[in-house]
Amino acid sequence: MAADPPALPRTLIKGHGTGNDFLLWADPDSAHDLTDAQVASLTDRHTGLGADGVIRAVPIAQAPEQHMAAGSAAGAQWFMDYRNADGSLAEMCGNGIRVFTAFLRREELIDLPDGGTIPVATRAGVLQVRREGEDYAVDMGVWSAPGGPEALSEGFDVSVVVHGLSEQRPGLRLELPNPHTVVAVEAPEELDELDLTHAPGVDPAPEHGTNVEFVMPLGEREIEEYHAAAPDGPPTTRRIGVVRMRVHERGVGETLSCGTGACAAALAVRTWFGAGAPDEWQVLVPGGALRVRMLAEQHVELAGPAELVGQISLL
Ligand SMILES: N[C@@H](CCC[C@H](N)C(=O)O)C(=O)O
Repeated sequence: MAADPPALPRTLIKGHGTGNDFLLWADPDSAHDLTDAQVASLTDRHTGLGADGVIRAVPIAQAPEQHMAAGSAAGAQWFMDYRNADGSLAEMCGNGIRVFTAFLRREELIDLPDGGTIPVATRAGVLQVRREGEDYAVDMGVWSAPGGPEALSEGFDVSVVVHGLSEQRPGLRLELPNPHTVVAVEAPEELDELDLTHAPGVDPAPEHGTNVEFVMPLGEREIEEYHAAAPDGPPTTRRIGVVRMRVHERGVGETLSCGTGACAAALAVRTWFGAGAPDEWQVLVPGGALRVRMLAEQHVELAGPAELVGQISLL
């Protein structure tokens, strides 16, 4: 006889990062590890509460075995159990981890002063999250290209087909470590006209599926920065790249934003740009703007807002 599904949590918090929205709950005794069907029914936008994904906060001592040891060794108190809207597991969620940290603060489950950093255990390993006022910046760990150096020097390793583009386009696969395929469009109208109501076709099809980002590089801008130590002094200027992006997420559909996708978009455009490309990028998504910065040793940092909008009691 099939086991009964776990009880639903009584109270959930709704939050979003640049429009990528989540339902979150704390699960101190790991009593609410929901089935795929329960997640899909909670996230349904008509018959449920509606969200792109769910995030369960699990104390590190209750985390799945493979994450418990690494999390404890790194001093992480909490494991982020992220699931897509259809209930499937993903390795990481870049918007989710910022919203998760804001949630832990709101519930007083962590103490994180402005400028402070905490380790968070995820399926992608333990990641460091820094608070910047009400924004958060995350060292997303090491990125990789499954197609290897050859794909990076060619700039693509798959073909992608989607309604709204006249022909198949080359795409570049990147892992953050969840799978992404980044495709360039030629004009802003082309980006606006894409039909992302169905998953784009990727050939050859990645074994574990893929998120697909369509990007329109917008060039470079100079930004001025004033310094707290010398507020009346001249600002320093630095160059950033700017890119627009739309995304179809694995296990969800089109979303207003994807944090790991923004990192993949910046990395792909930087690869196509070649030598002299900026190390910092602003990624404009339908739900807002994210910042992506290249760090040493093939790490990338994602920064942006995290907003908690309400508390929901289930009937
Ligand atoms: N929205 C997320 C990515 C969520 C996981 C993705 N759908 C997958 O299956 O890999 C983000 O902000 O990174």
